[in-house]
Amino acid sequence: MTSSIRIHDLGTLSEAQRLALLERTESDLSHFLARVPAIIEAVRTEGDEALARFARDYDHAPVSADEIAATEADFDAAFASLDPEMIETLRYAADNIRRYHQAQMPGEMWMKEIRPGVLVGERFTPIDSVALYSPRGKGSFPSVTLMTAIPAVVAGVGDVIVLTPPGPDGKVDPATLVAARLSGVERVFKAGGAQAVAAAAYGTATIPRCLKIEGPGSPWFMAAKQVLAGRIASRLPAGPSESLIFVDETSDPRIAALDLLVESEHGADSSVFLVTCSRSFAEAVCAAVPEFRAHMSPRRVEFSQAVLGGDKGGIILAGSLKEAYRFINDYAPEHLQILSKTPFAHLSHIRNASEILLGEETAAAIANYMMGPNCVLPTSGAAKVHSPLGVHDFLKSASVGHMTAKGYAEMAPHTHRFATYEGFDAHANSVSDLRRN
Ligand SMILES: NC(=O)c1ccc[n+]([C@@H]2O[C@H](COP(=O)([O-])OP(=O)(O)OC[C@H]3O[C@@H](n4cnc5c(N)ncnc54)[C@H](O)[C@@H]3O)[C@@H](O)[C@H]2O)c1
Ligand SMILES: N[C@H](CO)Cc1c[nH]c[nH+]1
Ligand SMILES: [Zn+2]
Repeated sequence: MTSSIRIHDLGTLSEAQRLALLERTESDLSHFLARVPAIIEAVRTEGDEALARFARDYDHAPVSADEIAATEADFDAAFASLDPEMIETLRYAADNIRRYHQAQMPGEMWMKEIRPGVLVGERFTPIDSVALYSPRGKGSFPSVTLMTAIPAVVAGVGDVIVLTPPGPDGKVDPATLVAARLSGVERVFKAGGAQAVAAAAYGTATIPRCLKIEGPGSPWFMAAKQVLAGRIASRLPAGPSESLIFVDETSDPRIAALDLLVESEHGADSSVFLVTCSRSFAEAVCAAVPEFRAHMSPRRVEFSQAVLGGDKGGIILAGSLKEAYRFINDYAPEHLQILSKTPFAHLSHIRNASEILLGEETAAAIANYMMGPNCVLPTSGAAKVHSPLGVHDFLKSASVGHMTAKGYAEMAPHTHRFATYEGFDAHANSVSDLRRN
């Protein structure tokens, strides 16, 4: 296995080649969209039996239809088996994530008097039921359980469930069970990918039907959310992890190399680029990578090499800062690191990124696990229009209004005129003299 990292020199690329660098693996879900309807139909008609069969087929997990729910004994065993220091770390991370999301919570209601006697505002209430997905294909993600469950609980959702694929022992990952409990979630079920979305959308004998599903996942999970969009709500397109690492002349190439490797080890479907204006910096990063890869498992090196040596990763050589900012904004990354000693100088140039980490101490891995802000983030350029997962995903607002007689007296004649213009007689009558006579 070579450790070559591709350098893409923007100055030598055609516009079509530059645009190709903006593509992600999830841009084309057609393979998965063609296959998930059969999985969905099986779950709809066979329920838990289908979930057990798919667990055996896709997760290689010995699970029967009456074992879909994690039991109280599973939770006890998870707390007993997990290293107490790891439980402490989960508690510490949960505490930071909770503090962030509590700060993010809007007040229950706001009202403002926008005209004399006209009070308008918004009132927030939680969604009744949500399903949260924690992936487990290329590793387990108790961190995702914290990132999804804590904002749902802080928002006050009544019924929160976690869905996650079972492991080869037929069990839920112990740290995921502990993370669920520490977040305030009581119910965890064994279901992965498309079948998890179908179970939450239709309900099974074991899994309750939910109004919404959130969480990151493989293309199977993403495709099923698309197919079932009319049946179960979901806002966030959170697919394979991706990042851009932006550096300037004040950056340290060894730190850049370390952080470049971070999201590249998630899977061959990830996308990761370093963006620099300096060829010598690019070469210094390439030179540092083998030393750090020596501390990674062969499987993670293989993923990282597939990403950084392929056409969805490597180093972007920009001709100027302006060209670098343009690439970043066109790419709209999930994670953006500004590894500069003066990171705030660059911030105003960034419009599109789901998460912006400022400075060399703001390590990507710390943000992934425990800095506080949510790490379930829009991918594949969705940062151009979407925001990170947060308490707002688990709340809905109703607009509220209240008028006094003074407010009514001012607005009724205008409304009467408007309704008459549109030809709505009853609307017009309702604010005419008929109202009081
Ligand atoms: N954007 C974010 O916030 C964020 C956070 C964490 C992870 N991620 C990403 O989430 C993704 C998680 O994917 P993953 O694969 O690790 O876990 P996953 O749980 O999403 O995928 C595994 C599931 O895929 C399904 N599957 C696998 N092969 C199948 C087949 N042949 N037919 C039908 N279904 C099949 C199975 O149901 C299996 O349980 C990764 O790409 C990771 O980078 C993103
Ligand atoms: N990078 C992921 C979000 O894209 C979060 C994560 C969890 N564990 C490791 N990484
Ligand atoms: Zn990560």
